[in-house]
Amino acid sequence: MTVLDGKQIAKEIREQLAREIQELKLEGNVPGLAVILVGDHPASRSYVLAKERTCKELGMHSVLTELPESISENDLLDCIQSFNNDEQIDGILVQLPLPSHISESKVIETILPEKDVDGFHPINIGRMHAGDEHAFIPCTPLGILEMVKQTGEEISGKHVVVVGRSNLVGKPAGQLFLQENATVTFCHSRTKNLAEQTLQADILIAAVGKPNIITEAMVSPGAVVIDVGVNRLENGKLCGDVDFEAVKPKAKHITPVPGGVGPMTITMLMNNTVLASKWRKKTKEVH
Ligand SMILES: Nc1nc2c(c(=O)[nH]1)N[C@@H](CN(C=O)c1ccc(C(=O)N[C@@H](CCC(=O)O)C(=O)O)cc1)CN2
Repeated sequence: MTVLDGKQIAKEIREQLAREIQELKLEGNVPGLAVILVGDHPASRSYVLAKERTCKELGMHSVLTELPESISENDLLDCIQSFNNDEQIDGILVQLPLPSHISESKVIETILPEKDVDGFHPINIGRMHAGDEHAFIPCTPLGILEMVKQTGEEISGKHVVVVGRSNLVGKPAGQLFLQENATVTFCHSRTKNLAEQTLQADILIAAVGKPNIITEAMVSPGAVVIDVGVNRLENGKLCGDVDFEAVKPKAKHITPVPGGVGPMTITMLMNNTVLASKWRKKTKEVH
């Protein structure tokens, strides 16, 4: 059994990205990311600060815009437009969730698809489903795939069971594994007899947001178990969707919370921003 160390895997990917960024800089190309935070939700704030810090560490250009919770939808859309028109910015990210008076889909659809490094724009979702190599893939699912690939386990032909069907994680994660020729089952709140499904999994992805919903009895011996849940308990501790200590002896590979999938998310955002910068440069050269 191995516990997959997301921090270490993310660090190795960042080292590779730092080298690529140095090369891009020599060609006069500095990847730039604009991050927009609306309101002051503490977890969101810490994620955007970590994004900005990581940009700086890798030698990228970054702009953090903090807007009040009360900002109007139109003002937020204007802010996005200004980054759409900013030549120094390759990637734009609006931290989610947003206040309820702002339409998430309007915000996402205002970001230019070629700067949508979160991969949430319908054009990027469509490109991902079509297997287009120029699709931005959402960061957490991309991090999950990278972690599973790092195990060296074959994905093709395996049964992947995804528990959770969010647009951010569950749906794109299933789609990514389908493209790797896995057989994919999606489970959700209306799934009857969840354990019957999860026991079929060679690779089990838990992305529900409910502490310890995946118990030892729901995992088959030798499974790869990926826990995407980041649940804050009343005692302040973080816990995943998987009952880690009970499932660990049964799994072949398992991710912890914290320190598993979470740290991969920000690193894959950096990866997408570097890609955005390279792709935009190529498009400019053609025109
Ligand atoms: N526009 C976006 N909004 C959100 C995304 C996203 O990808 N794009 N994902 C999440 C939040 N998120 C990044 O934005 C994120 C979540 C968790 C972690 C992480 O490193 N988690 C740590 C624990 C951190 C803690 O102590 O709270 C871990 O699991 O080890 C990084 C980024 C929703 N919004």
